Amino acid sequence: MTPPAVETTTDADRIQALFNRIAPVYDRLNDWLSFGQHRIWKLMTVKWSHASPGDICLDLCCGSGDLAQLLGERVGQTGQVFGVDFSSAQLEIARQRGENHYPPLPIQWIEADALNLPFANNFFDAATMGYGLRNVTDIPRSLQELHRVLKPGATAAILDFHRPSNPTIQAIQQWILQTIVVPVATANGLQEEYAYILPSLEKFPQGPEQIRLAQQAGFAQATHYPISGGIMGVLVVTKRHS
Ligand SMILES: C/C(=C\Cc1cc(O)c2ccccc2c1O)CCC[C@H](C)CCC[C@H](C)CCCC(C)C
Ligand SMILES: C[S@@+](CC[C@H](N)C(=O)[O-])C[C@H]1O[C@@H](n2cnc3c(N)ncnc32)[C@H](O)[C@@H]1O
Repeated sequence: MTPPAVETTTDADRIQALFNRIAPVYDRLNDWLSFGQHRIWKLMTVKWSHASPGDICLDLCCGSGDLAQLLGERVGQTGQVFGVDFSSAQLEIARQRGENHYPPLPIQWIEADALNLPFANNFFDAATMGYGLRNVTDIPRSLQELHRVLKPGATAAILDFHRPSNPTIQAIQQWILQTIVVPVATANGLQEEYAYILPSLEKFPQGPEQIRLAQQAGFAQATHYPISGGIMGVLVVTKRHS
């Protein structure tokens, strides 16, 4: 007799389902919870990626597409941006965002896994990744994939939460996550989804460790910049010139 099929839910399936569930409120909550600051952090990320007019750029784990849109504005009509995410619900919001833009921005939305990118080696002039690295199930693999698809000499800027070295700021960050973020999310029916941020941050490699992982993935240069008192950070990595 054939045994019944066993359904296995992986960590990646759970992450994908989480981001599908929060898609309808994701942008609004980011604006509220960060008092609009996330827009500034994303502008800094685009600037540090060195994306320029005419470039072909990647926004990895693009979610609802705001960073990809900033990249699109930067590269202009002669450039091209690929926004990649594995959450179909987030990509649907990203597509709708694009429809409101005139002239249309040169962005293609691609549903794909950051751990197995559907691009040739040495394809991109620059890349960004906002709040993606902490959420992938295999950080070394995602850095290797990013390294593979960048052209020699190209830079990527990776924005994410960070644990501040100052204990007072760290306590304030934890307080904000537990006392503001989770209750606001609970009011939107998404308690468990936002409660996940703090433990994911506690497990996330900090600046020096991120630099080491980037070097192991093959990047010639890697620098981590703590921002906003160290509650966020941007890892800037550059592939060796050929
Ligand atoms: C940009 C924000 C969240 C992005 C985000 C990332 C994730 O990985 C998630 C995972 C699961 C669910 C949701 C998300 C998600 O939304 C918002 C960040 C807000 C900060 C928590 C709070 C920012 C506080 C301030 C700007 C105040 C700074 C004071 C400091 C002591 C200097
Ligand atoms: C916190 S959101 C960030 C969205 C957006 N980049 C931003 O800055 O607001 C993280 C995104 O990473 C995506 N993600 C996580 N793991 C992924 C993977 N292995 N492949 C593709 N996307 C992934 C999720 O679907 C989600 O949209």
